[in-house]
Amino acid sequence: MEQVVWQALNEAAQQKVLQRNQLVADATLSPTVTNIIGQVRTEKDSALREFAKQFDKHELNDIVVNPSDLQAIELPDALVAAIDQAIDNIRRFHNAQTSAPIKVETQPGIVCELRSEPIESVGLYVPGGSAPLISTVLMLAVPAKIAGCKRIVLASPPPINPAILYAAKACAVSEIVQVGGAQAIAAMAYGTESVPKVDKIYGPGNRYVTEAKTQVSLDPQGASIDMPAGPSEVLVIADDQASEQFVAADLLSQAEHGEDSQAMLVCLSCAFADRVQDAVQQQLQQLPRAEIAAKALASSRIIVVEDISQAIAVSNRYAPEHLILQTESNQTVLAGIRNAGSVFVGPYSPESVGDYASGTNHVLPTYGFSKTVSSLSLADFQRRFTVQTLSKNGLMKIADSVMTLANAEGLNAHENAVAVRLKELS
Ligand SMILES: NC(=O)c1ccc[n+]([C@@H]2O[C@H](COP(=O)([O-])OP(=O)(O)OC[C@H]3O[C@@H](n4cnc5c(N)ncnc54)[C@H](O)[C@@H]3O)[C@@H](O)[C@H]2O)c1
Ligand SMILES: N[C@H](CO)Cc1c[nH]c[nH+]1
Ligand SMILES: [Zn+2]
Repeated sequence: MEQVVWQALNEAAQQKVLQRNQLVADATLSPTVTNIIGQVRTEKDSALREFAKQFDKHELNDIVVNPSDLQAIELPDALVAAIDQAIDNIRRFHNAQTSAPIKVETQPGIVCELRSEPIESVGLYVPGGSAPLISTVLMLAVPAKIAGCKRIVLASPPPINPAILYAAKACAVSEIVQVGGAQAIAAMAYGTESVPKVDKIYGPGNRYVTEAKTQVSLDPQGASIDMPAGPSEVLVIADDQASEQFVAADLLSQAEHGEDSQAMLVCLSCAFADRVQDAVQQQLQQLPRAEIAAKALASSRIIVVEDISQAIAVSNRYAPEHLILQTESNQTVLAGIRNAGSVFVGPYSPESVGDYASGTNHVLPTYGFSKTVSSLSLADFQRRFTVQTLSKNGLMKIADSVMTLANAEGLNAHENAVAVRLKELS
C-alpha cells in the first residue's frame, strides 16, 4: 500500500491520494456498456445467451429458474442457520424503519398528508462474478418484502450458486433469472421474452453493472435505480493504540472483493503505519484470494495525519462506503463524521458483520457518493406521495396568497382556478 504523510502533500497531491481506483475511469467502459444494452434491447433473450457464453463461459438453456428446482436444494445445516440468523436481524432492523403516514392540518381547513406505497415491480441484482454474494439476496429481498413489493425479480450470473437460490426461496422472491452483468440490468430495465421489465433496479455490482444501472436510469423508458453501489471500499481511522492485526484484517476484507476495490487507512504515526503494512503482508499470504487482494492494495493507501481532527477531515473528504473507527475516542470521532455509507465503531465491530448479519444493509454508495446518497433502506422500496384536502374555509384562508403568487409568476390560469371557486362561494 502506498504510504504518504498528508501534511507533506500540496492540494493537488492530496486530491490524487484520495482518488478512486483508475479502473473506474476506463474510457472504454461507457461505450462497451451502451453496446451491451443496445444488443439486449434488440435481440433480447438471444443476446442474453450470447453474453452468457462470452462473459460467464456458460451455455444458457433456461434463463428463468424453474421453481421446482428450488425445492431440491440442500445446504449444510450451519449455512442454513447462518442465513436464518442474518434474515432475522435484517428483518428486525428494516421492520423498524416502517413509518406511519403523516397528517398535518397546516391551517384550519387545510389538511396535508404524506403517504407511501410499495414500488410494484422491483429487480434485484445479486453479484456472482467473482464470489456468489448470498448475503446480497437478503439485503435486497428482505426490505422489498417488508415494503410490500408485488413482483420481485432476482438476477444473478449463471450458473447461480445453490445458496443464492436457497436464500431467494427463503425470502419469497417471485422470479429468478440467470443473467449477470450489464446485460442483466438491460434485461430488467427493458424486458426480454424471459425477463420481465421492472420499475426499479437495486443492488451492487462491478463497474459494468454500475455503469449499466446509471445508463438505464437516464432513459425515461428504462428503469429507476437505487444508487451507484460499485466496487467495495473501506476507510479505517486508527490511532496508535489500535490492533494492527485487526486493522490489517479489515483492510483485506474489502480488498479481496475485486481488483478495483480500495482500502484506505488514516492513522497518526509512521510507526503504526509500518506495523499495519507488515500485518497486511503477513495476513495476505494466508488468503486464498491473495492475488485479487494484492491488486486492490496496489491502488490503496495509508495516510499519516497530524491528529484526529485531520483524520476526520480526510475521511469526510474521501466519503467512504464503509468507515471503521479504531481509536480511543470513537464517539468523539463519530460525532465529526459527515460522509460515510456505514460506520463500524470499536475493535469488535469488523466490517464483515455489516456485510452479513448485524442487521444493517450492506448495499451502500461508493465512489464518494456517500456525501449525498444514503445506505439502502426500506424507504427505497416505497414511493412517497402527498395528499391535500381543503374545506371551503381552508381555501378562503389561502386564496389571496395563492392568487398573488400566481399573478406574480404571470400564471393567470393558476390564479383563475382559485378565483372561480371564490366566485361560487361568495
Ligand atoms: N457497494 C456495495 O454496496 C457493494 C455490495 C456488495 C458487493 N459490491 C461489489 O460488487 C462487485 C461484484 O462484482 P463481480 O465482478 O464479482 O460480480 P458481478 O455479478 O457484479 O459481475 C459479473 C458480471 O460482469 C460482467 N463482466 C465481466 N467482465 C466483463 C467485461 N470485460 N465486459 C463486460 N462485462 C463483463 C459479466 O457479465 C459477469 O456476469 C464487487 O466489486 C464488490 O466489491 C458492492
Ligand atoms: N462488502 C460488500 C459491500 O461493499 C458486501 C459483501 C457481501 N459479501 C461480503 N461483502
Ligand atoms: Zn464485503
